[in-house]
Amino acid sequence: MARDSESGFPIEPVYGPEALAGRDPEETLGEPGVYPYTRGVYPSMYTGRPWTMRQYAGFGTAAESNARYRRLIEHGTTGLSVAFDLPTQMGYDSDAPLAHGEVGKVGVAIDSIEDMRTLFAGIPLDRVSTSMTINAPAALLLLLYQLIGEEQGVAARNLTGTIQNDVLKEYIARGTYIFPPGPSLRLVADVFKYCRAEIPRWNTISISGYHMAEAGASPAQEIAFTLADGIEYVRTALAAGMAVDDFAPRLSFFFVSRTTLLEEAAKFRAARRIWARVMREEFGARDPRSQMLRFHTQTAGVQLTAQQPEVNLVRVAIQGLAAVLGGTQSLHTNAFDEAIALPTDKSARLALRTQQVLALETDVTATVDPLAGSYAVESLTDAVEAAALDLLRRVEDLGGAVAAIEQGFQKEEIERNAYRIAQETDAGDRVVVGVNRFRLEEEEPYEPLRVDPAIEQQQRDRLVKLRAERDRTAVSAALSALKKAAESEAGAANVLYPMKDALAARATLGEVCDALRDVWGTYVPADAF
Ligand SMILES: CC(C)(COP(=O)(O)OP(=O)(O)OC[C@H]1O[C@@H](n2cnc3c(N)ncnc32)[C@H](O)[C@@H]1OP(=O)(O)O)[C@@H](O)C(=O)NCCC(=O)NCCSC(=O)CCC(=O)O
Repeated sequence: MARDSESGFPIEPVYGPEALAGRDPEETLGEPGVYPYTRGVYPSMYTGRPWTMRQYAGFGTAAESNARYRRLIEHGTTGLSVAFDLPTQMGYDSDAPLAHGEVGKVGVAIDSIEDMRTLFAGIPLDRVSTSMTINAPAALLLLLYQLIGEEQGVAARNLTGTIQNDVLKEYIARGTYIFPPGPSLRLVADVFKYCRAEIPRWNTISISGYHMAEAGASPAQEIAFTLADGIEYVRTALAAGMAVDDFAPRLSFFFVSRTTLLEEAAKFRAARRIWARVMREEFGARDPRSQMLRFHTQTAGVQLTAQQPEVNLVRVAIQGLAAVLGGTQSLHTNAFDEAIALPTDKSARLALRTQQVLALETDVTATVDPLAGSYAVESLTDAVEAAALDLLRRVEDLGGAVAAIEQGFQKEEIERNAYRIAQETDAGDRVVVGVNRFRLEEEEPYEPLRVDPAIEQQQRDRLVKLRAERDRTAVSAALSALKKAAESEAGAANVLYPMKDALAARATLGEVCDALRDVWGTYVPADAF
C-alpha cells in the first residue's frame, strides 16, 4: 500500500526503471554545477569544499555571545550565525518599555555600535563569514557589521556573510515585521543596491522557508511559498531599476531538513530546478550564478522532543544527512536540548560534532550527489516539484506573494497542514518516538541553561552611558537626514547611506527604527485569524 509523503502525494512501495523512462536527463538532471542544477550548484560540490558548518548562536550580552562564538570556532565551526534577541529584531532598545523581560532571551541584545564591537572582538571579519538572522532592521545590522569591519581594517569588498532580510516570510510565519510591505520592500531594494556598490560579496537576503515549515508547512508548501517570495523580491529589484544579473547572484535561500530523508533530499533538488528555470525563463537571467539556488539548512526544531531529549541526537543526525544529500551550502544542526531551553556549551558542541561526523567519517562527501538516478529519489523529486509548481501557480493567480499574503492564503494553507499533522500525531498514526510510542514512565532530570535576568539592567546602564557620552547634535542631525531619505520616493535616495552615518554617530538601533517608524508607519496584519 502506498504511504503518503509529507507533501501529500503517495510514495509507492517500489519504484523501478519506468520512473526514469521518457525523461530527458539533460533537461531534468544535467551535470552537477550545470543548469538546471538538480545535482547541485557546484561541479565538485563537497569534494571541492565541504558545506559551511554554521551553528546559529547568541544569547545574553554581546560579551557572552562573543565567548560562545570563539568556543565554536575553537571546536571547528567554519561560519558564524548570530541570533538576536526579540527587542533587537523588532527595532527596540533594551531600555524600551516593550523590551522588558525579553532582553538577551532568544539571542544577543544589540543596541548600538558599542555592543557590535564587543560581539566581534577578536574575530577576524576578513576570514570568517557571518550570517545574521535579522529582518526588519537587517540594513542596520549590516551597516554596523561594515563599521566594525572598517575598525578592524577590513575593506567592505572583502566582507562575506548573509543577512536574513526576508520580511515577507515574517508576515506569513515569523512575526518580527515592523513596517508595512511597501516600505519594507523598498528597504530590501535599497540593500540590494547598496551591497552591489559597497559590499559585493555579501548575500543580501536569505529567503526562508524554515519558519513556514516550523509553523506546519509541508515540504511542497515550504519551497513553493519561499520561491514565490523570491519571485516577489526579484520583481521589486527590477522595478527599482536593477538588472537581474546585478543582484540575483547574491540571493540566497534557507530551508528546513526533516527526518523524512528521501523526500527532503528530493525537495532540495526540486527547489533548485524550479528556481533555475524561473530565473532563466521568466526573468531572462544570463549569469549562471543568478540561476543557482544556494541555500542554508537548519534541522527541524519542531521535530525535537522534550521527552527523552537524547533521542534528538539521532533525529538531528538523520536530518543533517538529508540536507547534505540534498546539496546544502551551509548547515546548522540543532542541539538535542533545544526543545527544552537554549543549548548548553556541551550540547552545542555535540551538535557541531554531528556535522563533523557527517563530513569526515561518512562517505557521502566522497562523490557528488550520490542519490542521482535513484528510481525513488528522482520520482520523489518530480512529485515534490509538481506539487510546488501547483502552489506557485495558485499564488500567481492571487496576484503574487504580497497579494496572497494580504489575502491570508499562505498562512491558511500552512495552518491547515499543521492541523493535519497535529491530528495524525494525536491519533498515533504519525509516530513520534518517546512521545506517542515508547514512552518512559518517568523522564530523567535535566538541568537547562538559563539566561541571567540581570542582563537587562546591564544593557540599560550601557545605554545611559552611551547617551551621556555621544555628540547629541550629531546624532539628531544624522537621524533627520535619514528621515529625509526615507520620505523620498523609493529609488530616489538610498536610506542605507544616512543610516550608516547615524549608526557611526552612535545612534541606537531603537532610535534609527523609530525614525523610520515615524515616516513609514508600522504594519497591522489583516484580522483573518
Ligand atoms: C549562500 C549561503 C547559503 C552559504 O554561503 P557560504 O559562504 O557558507 O557558502 P558558499 O557560498 O557555498 O561557499 C563559500 C565560497 O566558496 C565557494 N565554493 C563553495 N563550494 C565550492 C565548490 N565545490 N567549488 C568551488 N567553489 C566553491 C563559493 O562559490 C563561495 O565563494 P564566493 O563567496 O566567492 O561566491 C549563505 O547565504 C549562508 O551562509 N546562509 C546562512 C544563513 C543562516 O545561517 N541562517 C540562520 C538562520 S537561523 C533562523 O532563522 C531560525 C530560527 C529563528 O527563527 O530565529
